[in-house]
Amino acid sequence: MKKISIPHLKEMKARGEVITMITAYSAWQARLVDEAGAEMTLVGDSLAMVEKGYPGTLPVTVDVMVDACAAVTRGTSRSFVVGDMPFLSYEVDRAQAIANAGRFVKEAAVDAVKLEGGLERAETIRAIVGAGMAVVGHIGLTPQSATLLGGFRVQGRDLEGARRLLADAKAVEEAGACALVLECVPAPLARLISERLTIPTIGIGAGGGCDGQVLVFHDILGLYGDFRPRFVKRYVEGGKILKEALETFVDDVRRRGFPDEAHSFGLDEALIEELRGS
Ligand SMILES: Nc1nc(=O)c2c([nH]1)NC[C@@H]1CN(c3ccc(C(=O)N[C@@H](CCC(=O)O)C(=O)O)cc3)CN21
Ligand SMILES: CC(C)C(=O)C(=O)O
Ligand SMILES: [Mg+2]
Repeated sequence: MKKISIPHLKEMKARGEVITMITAYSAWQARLVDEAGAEMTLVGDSLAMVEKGYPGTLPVTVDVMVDACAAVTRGTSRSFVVGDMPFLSYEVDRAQAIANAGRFVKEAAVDAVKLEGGLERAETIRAIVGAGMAVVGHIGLTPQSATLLGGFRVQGRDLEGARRLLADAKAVEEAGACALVLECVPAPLARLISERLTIPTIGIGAGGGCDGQVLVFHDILGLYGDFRPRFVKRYVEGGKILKEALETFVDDVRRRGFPDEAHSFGLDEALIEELRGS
């Protein structure tokens, strides 16, 4: 299968074909996402929460994200892989942003990096693109600055906030981003933003008017406890099913039902008798 490219994603938007993005944090997860046919795979900094047990995304480092991205690209053949740049890896100055984006590209072979922010991040996006790397933007609910937003809340609900998001979207596009994630934005506003941009928008909690949709792997599969915000749809109770299998194994071992002969290696009877005798 041919690798998905930026022109391919733009053509999908132009043709009105919806783009699917799913997160992955390891090679086996990436393989499932790729084989399921998602055009884009996001190595989200949500890794901090769903894989590392932190309550938020801030603690994850560039080293950890680059390592996860490298595993994901090894497990991917067709999907366009995007690596999330962690908190404070691109805000300090442009040189550091370019150097850190470069680590994702050189050490993990991602197709693009993603960073959070609108107008205030436009020059950084321009600098990374200027250095020859593809960038995906992310506006609306930006979890890395959730403290300033007053928590995990829907953004752009009043006229001023909605105007700001439209301006942010335009600024990210003009800075050279190849796609834009819209997180927790009212559906009619996300639709308007999507109409006003030529680059594809990928929504999470942003309604059906976006050019694409993204959800976290663990949320789709029911693998992240009882985290169920409004925008999440669970397609399988994965955690429950997997736990039942593990419980059956524990039970099998306890009652000495495992391992049986079929799962053990034999030895010639005479040989073992000889051993016993000596
Ligand atoms: N497992 C997981 N799934 C995600 O979608 C996700 C992460 N982790 N980690 C990083 C961010 C954080 N995200 C979140 C987390 C919580 C809400 C939340 O509680 N939203 C409320 C909105 C309340 C409102 O303003 O009306 C909701 O009920 O949806 C939203 C996005 C999305 N991302
Ligand atoms: C929720 C998506 C867009 C993300 O940024 C992440 O998984 O970290
Ligand atoms: Mg993220």
